[in-house]
Amino acid sequence: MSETSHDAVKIGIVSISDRASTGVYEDKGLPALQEWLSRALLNPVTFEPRLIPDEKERISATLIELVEAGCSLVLTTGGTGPALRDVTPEATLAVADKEMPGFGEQMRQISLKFVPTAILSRQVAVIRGQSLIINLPGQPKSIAETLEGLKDTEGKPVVHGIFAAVPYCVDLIGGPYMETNDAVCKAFRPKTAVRPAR
Ligand SMILES: Nc1ncnc2c1ncn2[C@@H]1O[C@H](COP(=O)(O)OP(=O)(O)OP(=O)(O)O)[C@@H](O)[C@H]1O
Ligand SMILES: Nc1nc2c(c(=O)[nH]1)N[C@H]1C(S)=C(S)[C@@H](COP(=O)(O)O)O[C@H]1N2
Repeated sequence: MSETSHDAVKIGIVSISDRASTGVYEDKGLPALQEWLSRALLNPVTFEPRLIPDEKERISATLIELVEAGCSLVLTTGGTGPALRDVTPEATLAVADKEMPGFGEQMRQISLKFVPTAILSRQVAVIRGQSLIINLPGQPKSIAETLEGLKDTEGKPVVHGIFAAVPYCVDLIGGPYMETNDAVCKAFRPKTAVRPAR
């Protein structure tokens, strides 16, 4: 099957970190997001990357800009904890049309299998217009952990990653048909929503 048989997808990736955005340390969030999504998706993807500090107005404005630029999916990393400067969930809720609480609930379930401090992550997911916006924690390794979930030694899911539900959610808000590499993360759709191979 040629790559052109898959819908094109535009994805916003936003790394929210005071220190990475001012060069105190190298940003590992954007490379980790881009690397995982490139492995997981069969669609041709255009990435819209942004590296910004933990400032509520700036985060909300960036999310609005990415939705208006036509991103069907926006993933953020960082700023979900309890520290005074951690405001990513508030900035995300401020631009929401609808909340999607299942994503945050599932991410905390997954992350608790990796670290007991997962309960400190206040991440949320929302719909704005025809875009799904999801917060991920800031620790770079948490990106693959939450998107992909936990598998046993034979590769069977122990806890499903949140990305399994992303393609169908994007279908329901009128976005492109996202198709996954099942070895990385199998997208779940009801049978009636599965599009026959073209
Ligand atoms: N963009 C990033 N690149 C590399 N490492 C990161 C990044 N963001 C976070 N981390 C790492 O994960 C830890 C927890 O992330 P968190 O978002 O809580 O950062 P923080 O302590 O608020 O600091 P900052 O916002 O300056 O990154 C950080 O202390 C850092 O070690
Ligand atoms: N999968 C996963 N989730 C995780 C972590 C992690 O290492 N892996 N770190 C936790 C920690 S220590 C914190 S403080 C919160 C919030 O992180 P953030 O402020 O970087 O977004 O995410 C939590 N969730």
